[in-house]
Amino acid sequence: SKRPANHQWKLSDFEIGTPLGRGKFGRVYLAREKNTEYMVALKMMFKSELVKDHMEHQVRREIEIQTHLNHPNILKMLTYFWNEKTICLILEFAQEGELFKVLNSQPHKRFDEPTAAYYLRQVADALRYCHSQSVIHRDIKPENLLLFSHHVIKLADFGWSVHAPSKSRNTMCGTIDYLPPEMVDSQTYNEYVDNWCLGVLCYEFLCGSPPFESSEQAETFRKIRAVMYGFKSHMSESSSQLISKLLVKVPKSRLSLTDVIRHPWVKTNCEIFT
Ligand SMILES: COc1ccc(C(=O)Nc2ccccc2)cc1NC(=O)CCSCc1cnc2[nH]ccc2c1
Repeated sequence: SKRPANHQWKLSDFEIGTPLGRGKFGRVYLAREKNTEYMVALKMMFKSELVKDHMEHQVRREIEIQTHLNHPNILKMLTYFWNEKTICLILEFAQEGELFKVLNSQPHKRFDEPTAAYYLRQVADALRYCHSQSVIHRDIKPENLLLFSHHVIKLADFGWSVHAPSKSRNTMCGTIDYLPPEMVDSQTYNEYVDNWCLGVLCYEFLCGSPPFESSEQAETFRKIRAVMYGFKSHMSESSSQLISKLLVKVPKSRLSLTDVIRHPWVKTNCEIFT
């Protein structure tokens, strides 16, 4: 291509297309790089917004993390640049879109077991990689997963931007359904929160709603603290057994990510899938 390797990217290198989503700090657009016609997601954030919320250090830290994460199931930040008013992140574009929309468009708003297992294994892989890079709390939930072709899932991690009210659960601080007991109680968390969230995610993939969902927030917290949930009749014994090994109150007693990937339900269903 005509560009030198050390080319300084700028907004005019891209043709801006349709909006893909909105965050608290900015908007995401479909964009096309003019030379290669490569499609990307361009996330434009306003410095004024970031400074007002003292987020500038956060952006630096986040960009530092994102540029060092390299895994097939983690959305890549391809580059970033800024000018006096805005910071732009150039991110991979997921042509199949946000997973929570795909989930909600399924016949019973749930995935069949092979699909659920194939998606779960990819998320477990991404989390295992994050933990190996001592990055935790990747905030996994269907809203933060993007779907590519061939059923490839990537952890999109919508950064610190808070979603504008959207069809997905628009509780004011994002969904509480994925919070583990230790975060409901004492706000401390370690990498085992991700194992809990994986159990909630697997349940939601198979049932169409999260295990502790209730009409009242207080009721949801009560159920989470008591690990009180039930399996649906259509769920296989093997999938229920995996979920029951992840939704465990004591963080260190939760099934490890490696054992999730090795679990018979995951292995059997992924064989069918691949
Ligand atoms: C690696 O990813 C990211 C890295 C950083 C940030 C971020 O905002 N960081 C931040 C912001 C402010 C303060 C501090 C830190 C966000 C993302 N990722 C997304 O935002 C995903 C949706 S944009 C992509 C995308 C692609 N493909 C699609 N297909 C359909 C929709 C769609 C949407």
